[in-house]
Amino acid sequence: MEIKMSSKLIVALDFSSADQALEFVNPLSPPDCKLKVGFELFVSAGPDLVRTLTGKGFDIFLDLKFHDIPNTVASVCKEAAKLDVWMMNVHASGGLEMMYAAHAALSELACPPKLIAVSVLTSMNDEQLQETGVDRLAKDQVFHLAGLAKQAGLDGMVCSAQEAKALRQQFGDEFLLVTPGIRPVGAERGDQSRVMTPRDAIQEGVDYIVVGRPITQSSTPLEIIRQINADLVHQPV
Ligand SMILES: O=C(O)c1cc(=O)[nH]c(=O)n1[C@@H]1O[C@H](COP(=O)(O)O)[C@@H](O)[C@H]1O
Repeated sequence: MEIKMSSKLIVALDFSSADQALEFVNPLSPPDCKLKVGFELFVSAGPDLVRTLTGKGFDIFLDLKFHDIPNTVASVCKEAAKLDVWMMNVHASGGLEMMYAAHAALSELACPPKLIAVSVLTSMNDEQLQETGVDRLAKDQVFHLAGLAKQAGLDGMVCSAQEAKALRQQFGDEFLLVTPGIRPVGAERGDQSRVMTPRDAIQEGVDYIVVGRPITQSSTPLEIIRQINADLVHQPV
């Protein structure tokens, strides 16, 4: 009997309507991947679509990158948790107090979702980060923000796979590393700067990879998902 393990792949459902998203999801089953619902789909399809996807048994990463005053973020995290999502995120640059408040709000729940912090967006390179007034290399800023997220009690970070090894060494095996900016060999980089292939990312010790356009804009998305899953499990010893 084949035992299907849960995949380390999170597919970013960056579609503009529920119909498009469901057409994409229909041939999939939960062991194939987890699903990420971000701004575009949430603004167009709302909480109902999230309920539909969780009803199909998928683990949902609600990627709304909350970033506001602590009280507002704590309240919205509690509301979002009512959707029974597996994971949600806040921006670490919202600060320690904001992350404490978000964590405290979710800790009151019987079955809280995982809460992770976005660090430096994977689209940004060192120059773009410095333009915002942060006088550090991206990898150093990610490290700094990860320290704050850990201190606030969060479950992990969204970072690039390029930072994963150092974060793993410093923050341990329990600290989840979720990495967008993943590009299979030969895929278009698009607006992503700090990129890595799925296989290399897993070797660097990440827990989950996030892949959007290389799958969703492909004419053969199922094949790409299967190929990535094969890459993720067949690691050299
Ligand atoms: O929080 C995220 O998911 C996220 C953080 C980040 O630093 N970079 C990043 O690309 N993402 C998201 O990950 C997905 C990447 O999509 P692709 O670039 O199409 O693979 C998008 O939905 C982004 O919104």
